[in-house]
Amino acid sequence: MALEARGVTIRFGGVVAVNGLDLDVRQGEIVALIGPNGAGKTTFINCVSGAYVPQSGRVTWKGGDILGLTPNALGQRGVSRTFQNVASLHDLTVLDIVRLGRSLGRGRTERRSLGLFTTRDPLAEELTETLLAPLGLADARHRPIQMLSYGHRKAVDLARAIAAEPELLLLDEPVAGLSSREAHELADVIRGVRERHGCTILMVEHKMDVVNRTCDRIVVMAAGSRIFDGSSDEVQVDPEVRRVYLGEP
Ligand SMILES: Nc1ncnc2c1ncn2[C@@H]1O[C@H](COP(=O)(O)OP(=O)(O)OP(=O)(O)O)[C@@H](O)[C@H]1O
Repeated sequence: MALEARGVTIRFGGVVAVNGLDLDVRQGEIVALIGPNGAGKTTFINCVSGAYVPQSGRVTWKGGDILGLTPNALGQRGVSRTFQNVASLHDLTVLDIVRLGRSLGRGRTERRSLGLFTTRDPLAEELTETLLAPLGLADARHRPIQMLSYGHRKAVDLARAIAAEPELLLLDEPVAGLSSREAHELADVIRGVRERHGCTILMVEHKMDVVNRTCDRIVVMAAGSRIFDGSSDEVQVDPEVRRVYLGEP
């Protein structure tokens, strides 16, 4: 198993945000993590990406423990993430942000020796193009990020994460704030990233049409625990999922 979480538990005071969660993602798979608000999805992503250290449990990536690693150390292991709420990062431009992502990636030493941070970086420019062109932002590369809408800032955040050339990509609501058409475009971009770079992807997302379009498998969380693990066809008829989502008895 590429990503393996076992018994992950994290509490905030009296709230058990994640409760003994087991979750596996195979190499090259795209898995959606869905569930009602407050289910613990973002908290789990925060554990995998080092922002939180759970009270108990274990998370391994390709057999190595990754809990509590810094973003830098995770970047060196090929792990990259996006955020639910993206900061405006002052007056940095779109291309600056994508380059920032490159600077955390695995090939950074080699690129630094080529002087690619200070001058042209063809991959950063190509990514800006391939990710942002479908959203009508092809000409936005020199625009300050704070001038973009929330949804478009999230697309730039995705470009930043992909620019690190990750092997494991953790996405937290990547299409929130985008129109339906843009969300579908971005879903196709995410699948394209897997096809081109062979990444493994774990994605928190609420929009089921995007989940169905993008993901190979769905894991459902409720109240910190996993209540379902299976295909998009199965999830729609699962009684426990229907009870949690639709309030069915
Ligand atoms: N830093 C924190 N301090 C205190 N409580 C927290 C913290 N982070 C998360 N929680 C609590 O943990 C629980 C799970 O929150 P989390 O954000 O992980 O849910 P979620 O499934 O991602 O929800 P959403 O879909 O709304 O983003 C919630 O009760 C939340 O209030």
